[in-house]
Amino acid sequence: MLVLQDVHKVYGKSKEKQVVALQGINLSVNKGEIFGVVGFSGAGKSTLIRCVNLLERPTSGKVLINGVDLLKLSPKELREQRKKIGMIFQNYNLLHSKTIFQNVAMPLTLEGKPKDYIKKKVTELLSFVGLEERMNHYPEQLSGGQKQRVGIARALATDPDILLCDEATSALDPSTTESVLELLRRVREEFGLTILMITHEMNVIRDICDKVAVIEGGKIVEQGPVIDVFTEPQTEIARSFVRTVLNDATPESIKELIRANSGRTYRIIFKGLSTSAPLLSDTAKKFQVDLNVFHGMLTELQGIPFGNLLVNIQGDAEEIERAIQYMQEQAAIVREVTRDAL
Ligand SMILES: Nc1ncnc2c1ncn2[C@@H]1O[C@H](COP(=O)(O)OP(=O)(O)OP(=O)(O)O)[C@@H](O)[C@H]1O
Repeated sequence: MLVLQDVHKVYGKSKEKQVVALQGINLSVNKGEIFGVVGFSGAGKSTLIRCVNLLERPTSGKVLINGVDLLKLSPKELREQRKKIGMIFQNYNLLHSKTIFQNVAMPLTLEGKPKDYIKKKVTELLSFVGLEERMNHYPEQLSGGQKQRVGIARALATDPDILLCDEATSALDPSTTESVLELLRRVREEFGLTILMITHEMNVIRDICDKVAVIEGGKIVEQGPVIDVFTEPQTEIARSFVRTVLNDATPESIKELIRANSGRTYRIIFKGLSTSAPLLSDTAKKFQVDLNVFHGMLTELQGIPFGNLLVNIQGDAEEIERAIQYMQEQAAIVREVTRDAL
């Protein structure tokens, strides 16, 4: 388990040149979880991830791995703990003068592991990432996706418990991104690794993460299970990230329609087993109300059906209230949309 407790990071010594990059970060990643941190440029993502393996030393706070505070370790103890933390980078950080085999072997060579052990381990890892046949090639002979696979194999060489991913797919095209994310899923499944990733791409969070934290100005402004943050973002910045992959903005023509209509308009959000059609038709059957879907989106998030609909409801005020209560009992979130908010 990885825990950050009240982590602060201030760059620069002199007061005038100080930059406060992290301001009291608290997060906790359970074993086997894939946890994403998303934020705009300059929000503090790289600083945060580099504080986990102390590539950057936090100014204050705790970095706990399985209960051990890394900031309290001696240099030798820290070196041992770091073997348990692998890292992959946006620009892969491969040594261009070394072959693929030598790149993956590097952490083991530095540890002084026996040659036979290194050969077996590196061959296994290259086979796991699908690059066994390229072991004698050099990084420049590989595509971006293949280089990242080498980066992943190298990160796994010391049998880490935790994998840190620093914008690992940001330099890749969408289909290569998808295949690298698929590989990371397999890493979690086969090695039981805990993964912490930073990204500015919300589609990466949607596709692979269990939980997400949104960082802004060095603070985590929102965090929770991915499905919750996608379906009910609490902050404007989280909403803007969600919108980059699930565009729920209401078109102007629909806004006009709502303004011109009588009755009341509600945003109905549902996730999980309920699907919209039975919910709406059941509600219409059970109560004396007319339901009219103005706009909406039905999709799936991590295998969970999710819908976000703008529905006009006409009828007697009391009957509308009862219909809404019924939908809420069916686990839907129902919120009235006022004309002013459009
Ligand atoms: N070594 C450094 N010295 C001084 N300031 C730094 C240093 N590294 C980062 N910063 C500053 O700290 C803040 C957070 O930067 P950081 O790189 O962690 O953000 P980020 O979210 O990763 O952004 P990006 O995606 O652009 O890398 C920024 O204001 C940045 O200028």
